[in-house]
Amino acid sequence: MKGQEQSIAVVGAGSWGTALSIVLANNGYHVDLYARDEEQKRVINEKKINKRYLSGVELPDNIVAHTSYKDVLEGKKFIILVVPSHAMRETARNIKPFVTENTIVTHATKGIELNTYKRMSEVIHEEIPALFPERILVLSGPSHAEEVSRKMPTTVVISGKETSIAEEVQDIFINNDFRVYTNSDVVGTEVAGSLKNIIALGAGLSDGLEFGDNAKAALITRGLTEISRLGIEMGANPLTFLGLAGVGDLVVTCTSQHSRNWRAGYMLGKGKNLEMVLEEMGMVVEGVKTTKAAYHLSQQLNVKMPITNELFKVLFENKNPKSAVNDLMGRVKTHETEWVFNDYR
Ligand SMILES: NC(=O)C1=CN([C@@H]2O[C@H](COP(=O)(O)OP(=O)(O)OC[C@H]3O[C@@H](n4cnc5c(N)ncnc54)[C@H](O)[C@@H]3O)[C@@H](O)[C@H]2O)C=CC1
Ligand SMILES: O=C(CO)COP(=O)(O)O
Repeated sequence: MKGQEQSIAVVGAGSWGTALSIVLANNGYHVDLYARDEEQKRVINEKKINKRYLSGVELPDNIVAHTSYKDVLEGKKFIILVVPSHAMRETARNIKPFVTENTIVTHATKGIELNTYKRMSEVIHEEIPALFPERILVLSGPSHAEEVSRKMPTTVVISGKETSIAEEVQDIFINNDFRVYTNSDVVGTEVAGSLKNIIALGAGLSDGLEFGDNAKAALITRGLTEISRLGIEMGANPLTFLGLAGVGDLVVTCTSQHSRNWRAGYMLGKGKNLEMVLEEMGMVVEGVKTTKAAYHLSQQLNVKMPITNELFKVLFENKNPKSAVNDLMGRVKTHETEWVFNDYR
């Protein structure tokens, strides 16, 4: 056990915020967890479960839920933000009064802000300009809450501009079940973690349509190509897309039935409409909004993203998924690695 003396703030008591709280609590930290409603706070504190978001998992006693930001954040060096991307700006505003020059903010959100197309670290920095960019980090990688909370072996990456700060965050999370790497490519880590959700929606859709394993492998591989193209254009290190936040998360999200994005795609493939699917999920499906953001970004930056393009039409323009597949397969012939040689537009 380590860190007996320290308390850590986690904002967002959904499945991922709760799972990360369990990791920290198992590492010996006291965790103050921000929950949005009194009932959720009561259930977490009294019954030691988070029934709605992480059922079947017992919470350690050193996780305490609160509904007041002050109780969660005051005096904390480490703040972990785990809210859906659409709530990040509001959350950053709410935490701002408690941020000091000593604070390190790490987010674990996988999404891009809808109307601004900003990455989450950009949103946080915009709302809290006094916080230096090297004190804003991102945790990402192949890590379903359902498995992490049950101590199943998992690897993730903490990305931050300054290695010594990333290592401080690495130290609070790492243990023998949860192996944490560092890297310094915040742009690549955020882009990879967000855009894989688009491809996972596509993989679920493909499975729902019973298109088979070849189709899914194609989606994963060509999906990685278009994610990398956009990421490189946004300033990412290409190698990040071959790492945990890239290939790692893409594979797990496209192949695991834990994935909300895969499940949402699957239901779409089975003929349900988007509204019904989102209502049935009851948890955040980041890939839907990210498809919109990436579609517009790809147009703005003149980057070819054929899978994202077709998924955008299926989700928002009522295009029949089978026609989308036909259109993808029937495009003009091309070289596989054309984009690697700087001709990736
Ligand atoms: N569930 C998972 O296995 C993983 C999720 N993520 C990412 O973590 C982020 C959060 O996802 P989940 O925890 O799974 O979502 P969830 O749907 O399980 O829970 C979302 C939580 O955020 C809270 N919330 C919503 N708006 C809020 C606001 N304005 N202020 C404070 N709290 C607010 C909700 O009350 C709820 O507790 C997403 O970006 C997701 O992509 C990343 C890795 C794994
Ligand atoms: O990012 C995740 C696993 O790494 C979780 O993906 P979903 O949001 O699709 O469940």
